[in-house]
Amino acid sequence: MSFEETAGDVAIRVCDVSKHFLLFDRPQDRLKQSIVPRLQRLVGRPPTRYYRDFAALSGVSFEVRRGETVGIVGRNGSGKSTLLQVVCGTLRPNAGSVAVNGRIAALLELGAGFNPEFTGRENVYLNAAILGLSREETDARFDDIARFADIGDFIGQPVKTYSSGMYVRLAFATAINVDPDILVVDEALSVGDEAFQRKCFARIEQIQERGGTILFVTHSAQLVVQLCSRALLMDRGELIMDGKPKAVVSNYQKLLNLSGTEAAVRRAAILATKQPGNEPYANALATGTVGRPDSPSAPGCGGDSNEDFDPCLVSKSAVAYVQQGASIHNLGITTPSGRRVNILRSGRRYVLDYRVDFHSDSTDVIFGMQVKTMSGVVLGGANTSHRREMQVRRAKSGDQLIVRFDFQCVFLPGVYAIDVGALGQVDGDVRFLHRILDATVFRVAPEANTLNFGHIGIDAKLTIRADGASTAPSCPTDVDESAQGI
Ligand SMILES: Nc1ncnc2c1ncn2[C@@H]1O[C@H](COP(=O)(O)OP(=O)(O)OP(=O)(O)O)[C@@H](O)[C@H]1O
Repeated sequence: MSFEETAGDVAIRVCDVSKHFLLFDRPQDRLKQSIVPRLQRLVGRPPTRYYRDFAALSGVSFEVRRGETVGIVGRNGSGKSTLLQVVCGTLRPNAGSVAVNGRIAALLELGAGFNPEFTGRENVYLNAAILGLSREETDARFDDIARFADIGDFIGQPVKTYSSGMYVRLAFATAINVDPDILVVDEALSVGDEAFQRKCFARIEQIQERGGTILFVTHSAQLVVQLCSRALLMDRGELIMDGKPKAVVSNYQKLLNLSGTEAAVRRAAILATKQPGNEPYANALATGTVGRPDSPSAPGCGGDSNEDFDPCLVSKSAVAYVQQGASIHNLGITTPSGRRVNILRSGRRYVLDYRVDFHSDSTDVIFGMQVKTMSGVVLGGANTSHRREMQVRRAKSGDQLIVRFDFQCVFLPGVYAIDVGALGQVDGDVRFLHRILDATVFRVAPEANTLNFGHIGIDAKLTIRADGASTAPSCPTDVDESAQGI
């Protein structure tokens, strides 16, 4: 019996799949490899190898059930795209098997599936035919596809003249308008502009609602938590974790911040959770109680994505200005009860504090902090320049002061940097006594069921009511964001 007949509710079955690539150090080695070993065999000599064997995937197994949305995360080069290509049949595995139950539409790397010489229109027909649609079926959907892609007259131009954004628009429009049973997407969404991305998410939700299966690769932790029912963590060609999006994303983010040995230790700890009989360890890893520096079995870095301290999440771009009268030390973020954290929850209050050691007599000292995105956009901050009563009139050389900013984490999931500084007068000159850019970083943990997007939470509360005589809407009303714990 075929896989389709026996699959039941399994949409994708990947069984012990391995994929190897031959790596040649020099172009001429590829040529040598195709000639020399054959000749050597002919004369009865052992063949020379001119390549290195590289395992992009090793023994990967998992199943995706119908209706599941599964996100694949992992560091660069961990094998995510190779895995998707094997699932879609564009790459043949060296070992293992892949079975797919249903019509699969794929958005793999840019360009895959499109002939650059053909027009957009011709490519739509070509792709739809590959996905099993007849000409008449494609005729019936073409206007929807063209409207969704929204690339105007370019639909009649060869796709080699398209920008990468236009390319993705047309590829996505085609893939999702052929009503696939399974949609496979490789980061393609990040290329379109924001309006197009929203349109795509709306369509993805439609596919989810009608029971479609989605497998996608992304580097966005938020997207995984928001869209997926399950997530897979790939590392060095192996599937090292398969579980709830939050737990998987949390381990992925920790791996990202780790260097070689620490990453290997953390990886081993994650892999250990896959061994049968290791459930307590698996639970601890998922909830973040494994891996704290003071834990005897600490794999280096720990904490869950909800509110914790990840010792590996450190600023790699700190710039300390020359000290001109003071120095800033011991900067950190704590909860109101004094617990050190760098993984924060949106909507909660925290304390940023630091110690200022004065090396010169200073007057009218102002303290400040500001929060920035990792690309340097200042989102907000606080300083005492307009609060004379909070300024330090006079500090003597040798004085030490602790500065505390009690603030609300209005930031949405992502990683942010903090600048701090102290400004004052020394010998009649106003100057930065000390200033540190990107002094520390923190991460805001991903949240499910949120209305918010962007960097700042606007504490939105949504109410939808039927307008007068019209019928009641079918969506839930009075969605109270605060009740969902932003
Ligand atoms: N055709 C190929 N020939 C040789 N090596 C390849 C080939 N395709 C992929 N690889 C290697 O296989 C490994 C996995 O690549 P893959 O693109 O699947 O990783 P990825 O997790 O999708 O990475 P990224 O997040 O950077 O897109 C990488 O080391 C890559 O260099």
